Amino acid sequence: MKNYDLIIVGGGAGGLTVAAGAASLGAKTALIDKREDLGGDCLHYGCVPSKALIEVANEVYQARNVSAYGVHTSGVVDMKAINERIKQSISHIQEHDSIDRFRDLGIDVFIGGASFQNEHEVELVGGDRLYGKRIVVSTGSRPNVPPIQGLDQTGYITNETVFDLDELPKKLVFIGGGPIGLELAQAFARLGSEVTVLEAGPAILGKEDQDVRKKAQEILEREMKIITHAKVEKTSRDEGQNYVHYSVGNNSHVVETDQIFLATGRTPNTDTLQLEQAGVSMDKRGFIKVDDTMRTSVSHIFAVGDVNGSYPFTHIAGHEGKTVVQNAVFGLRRSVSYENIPWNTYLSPEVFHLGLTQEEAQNEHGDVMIYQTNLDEVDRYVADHASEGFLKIITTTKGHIVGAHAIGKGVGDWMQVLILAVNKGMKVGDLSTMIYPYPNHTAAIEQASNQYWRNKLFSGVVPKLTKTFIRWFR
Ligand SMILES: Cc1cc2nc3c(=O)[nH]c(=O)nc-3n(C[C@H](O)[C@H](O)[C@H](O)COP(=O)(O)OP(=O)(O)OC[C@H]3O[C@@H](n4cnc5c(N)ncnc54)[C@H](O)[C@@H]3O)c2cc1C
Ligand SMILES: NC(=O)c1ccc[n+]([C@@H]2O[C@H](COP(=O)([O-])OP(=O)(O)OC[C@H]3O[C@@H](n4cnc5c(N)ncnc54)[C@H](O)[C@@H]3O)[C@@H](O)[C@H]2O)c1
Repeated sequence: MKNYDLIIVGGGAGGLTVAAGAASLGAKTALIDKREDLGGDCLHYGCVPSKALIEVANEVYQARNVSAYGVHTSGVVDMKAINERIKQSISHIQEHDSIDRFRDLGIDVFIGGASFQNEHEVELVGGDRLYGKRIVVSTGSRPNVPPIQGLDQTGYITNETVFDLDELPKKLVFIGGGPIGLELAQAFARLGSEVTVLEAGPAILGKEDQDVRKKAQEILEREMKIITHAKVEKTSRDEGQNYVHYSVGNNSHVVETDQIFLATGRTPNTDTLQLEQAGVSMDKRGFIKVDDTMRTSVSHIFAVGDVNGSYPFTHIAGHEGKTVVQNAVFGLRRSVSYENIPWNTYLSPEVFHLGLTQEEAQNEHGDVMIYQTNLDEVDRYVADHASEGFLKIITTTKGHIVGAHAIGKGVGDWMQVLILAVNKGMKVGDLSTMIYPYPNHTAAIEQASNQYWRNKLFSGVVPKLTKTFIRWFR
């Protein structure tokens, strides 16, 4: 049996971060993945193909919307060509995540599913066993399939199969109005499908600030039908056509569709790991329980990424992975902080989220200050004819930023300024002291933060004092 300082099970965003970090620090490292093409969900079925598809869809949408300037377009999209372009993006990035690259770092890479035999031994498909002084589980998640009657007859697609569709579905129903459902729903709507989103909850994008959710729904409803409070009762098939039966309150409805896309959250990939043989505790849904150092109930076994049920994002898997490198290689007890977590949802317009929503901030801090700019007050957005949306910065009464949210074209890029500000402990007023080249989109931040000084200088005691000073200073 081979012995390692560290074994990593799962070579996606989290696992690869840990593997590269541990090996470069000199730990004898083994990496196991059931697939030969490392990179995990983000690369193969998630972030990369979805963003590649979204980009094509936006190009098609823009091309179809230039008739006002005398240019007319027509035609149906060629899904095979689109899928080919998506595959090109994946294979380009795949080179960076290739087995050879990790072997060159000195890591032993094993391909095949792994399972725990006890708290130090992992068995590979084929029966070989590896011994790990410490072990990291980073096996990610897969689509949650709710127990909806009829899915076995109608079939369904998920993020694992959607990038293989040969033809554009004429009609497409998305069950679930979270980021996966909505990003892809909008992409298909822009490619030409007639899209309906059925969301069980009271609102789409349930984790977003209330004002952002409302604005997003108002904008998206121009391109697709969105039904909230929708209880999907069953699906059925008749004469080659699929139907989704749902109710809202006491009213029953049926929607006809070619394909049914399930975007109803995630299930952790823990069912074949035999974690019970290692004594690792999981919650009711199978997510591995960890403390803030990413240690499981067995202190030399760690879990990072989607599998621990924290925040299912690539950058969070990486963030957790970096901390685990220090804890697993040097035995430290560094903890992962989930304060001020950012994410961006790649809709048109984009939705940016940092830290607390207004409701959360009010619950946590009581009185809060809101500095908001509507994008129609930002010259560049007006010039672009893309002035729908807003930016909202939430601070304590002392000006400490506790949340920032935006909806608008390209906000995910320039709102990075807020992430830097929060990380450097800057207050909202500090954002107004920088120079913003005119006319850029980031001026939205300048305008929102100027309000801080305006409030300070033009109300309260300051204006009274300055008037007195000016009178005195002759
Ligand atoms: C459609 C979609 C769009 C997304 N878009 C974004 C986005 O824009 N931004 C963002 O931050 N996040 C996005 N995400 C989320 C992101 O993909 C995940 O959070 C991220 O991939 C999690 O990384 P991970 O390391 O936990 O798991 P993964 O990257 O999935 O890696 C898990 C690895 O474990 C392997 N594995 C599983 N079981 C076993 C086993 N028994 N033995 C050995 N190996 C095993 C798998 O083969 C895989 O390689 C998106 C997800 C989806 C589905
Ligand atoms: N841009 C990004 O960063 C990005 C993009 C896509 C996905 N992701 C990550 O992937 C995770 C998973 O995304 P997701 O959208 O699948 O999950 P989610 O949990 O965020 O949203 C699922 C939605 O489906 C609804 N739902 C669940 N069961 C339902 C049912 N039976 N009928 C109708 N609606 C139902 C839920 O109420 C919820 O609104 C996200 O939380 C996010 O972290 C990130």
